[in-house]
Amino acid sequence: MSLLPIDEAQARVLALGTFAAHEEVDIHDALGRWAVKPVVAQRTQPARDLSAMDGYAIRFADMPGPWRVTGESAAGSPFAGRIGAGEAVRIFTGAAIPDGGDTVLVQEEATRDGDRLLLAGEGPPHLARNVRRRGLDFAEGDLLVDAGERLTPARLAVCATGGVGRVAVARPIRVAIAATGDELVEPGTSAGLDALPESNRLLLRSLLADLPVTFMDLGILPDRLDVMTTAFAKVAADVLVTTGGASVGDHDLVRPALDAAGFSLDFWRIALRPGKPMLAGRRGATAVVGLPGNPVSAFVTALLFVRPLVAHLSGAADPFPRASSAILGEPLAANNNRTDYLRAEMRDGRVYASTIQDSSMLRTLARSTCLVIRPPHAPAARAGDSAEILTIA
Ligand SMILES: Nc1nc2c(c(=O)[nH]1)N[C@H]1C(S)=C(S)[C@@H](COP(=O)(O)OP(=O)(O)OC[C@H]3O[C@@H](n4cnc5c(N)ncnc54)[C@H](O)[C@@H]3O)O[C@H]1N2
Ligand code: MOO
Repeated sequence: MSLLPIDEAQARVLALGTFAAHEEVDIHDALGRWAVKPVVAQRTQPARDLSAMDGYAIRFADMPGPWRVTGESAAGSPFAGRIGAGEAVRIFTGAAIPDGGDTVLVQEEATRDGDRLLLAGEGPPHLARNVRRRGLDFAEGDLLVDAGERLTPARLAVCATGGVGRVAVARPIRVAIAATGDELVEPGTSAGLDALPESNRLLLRSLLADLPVTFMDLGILPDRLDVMTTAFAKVAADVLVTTGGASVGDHDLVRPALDAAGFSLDFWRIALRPGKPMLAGRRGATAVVGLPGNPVSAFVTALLFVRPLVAHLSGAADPFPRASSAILGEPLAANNNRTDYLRAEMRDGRVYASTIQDSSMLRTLARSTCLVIRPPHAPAARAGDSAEILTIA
């Protein structure tokens, strides 16, 4: 059986989606969304030379004083006059440097008696000390956030400072989620020996919670072709995510149900552990990603495929999770043909994979802080070797 390599499967999943229409939103509602157009500064920051400290605006040429204090400049209330020879103006952080002034003497290095000001320390060592020059941060017309970049807290703050009140983003991505399996019951309800509390919908919603999505919950679908087909046929969403029923058993009906509901399959089964039986396809503008039922497999495939797809449709230029490198704390065996994502913990700067890597084990996943990525056919690794990891907690 030939299995699709991960990077190829990821590219194909992104290609199955249809981009969402754009909308303009207030910057207060834009956290976590992606800019779909470059955001350009509408003003220069600072708009004029400002003081970086509380103290006295002076002319550097007049060092080491003394000075005569002729007025005050506060943030938002500039001094109207000019600083002449031997003159100083009381100034506060963020206030405009008055005309004629060029340097700020901090108040800790000055003593004042009425309008008489004396140096009481070393004073500013050079011209323009403690002055923030006009345009130090950015100038009108500068790029603040590029198209495809995420609107993080700091980027929203720079938009605000740049005089930008609204940004163009993709409208929220509509994600429909269905769990499948006769054994599944809603969490928190009493379960007999043959019932299993359903956890994948909560897992998925939580994994997508920081993305711009609206959810449609299709609930728990029984392993019945007619019920699944009816449910899938009705879906009006950008992305349909199913979990379970993706493998080869007699009760694994997601593929035939999607087919009967009008979806065409793009691929099924990939070179990934856990997550091999994943499938993907589309119907019109709706992409479908069918995740395996095992919770850890659902977690890994959601991280590698569903989150990136949603981010991509939201306008992300770089939608994939970013790997970093870590030092192995113990040896690892050689890998076979599937990329492996091992549940692991970071301790004292070294990474340790759990001894049992069973894709049903949620407690192991819940204790893990990262996944160690083992590429196909990776040779055995020793303690001290470096490995790629994905941080998950
Ligand atoms: N003969 C073969 N059997 C299996 C193969 C194979 O290649 N040949 N692949 C195995 C792999 S790998 C995986 S992964 C699983 C995934 O199969 P399914 O996607 O069909 O998942 P289910 O059979 O429906 O469920 C698997 C497991 O997970 C539990 N589950 C399912 N949904 C949920 C949920 N929403 N919340 C919590 N737990 C869930 C379910 O009860 C099962 O225990 O197939 C292997 N078999
Ligand atoms: O690949 Mo399955 O996804 O082992 O668990």
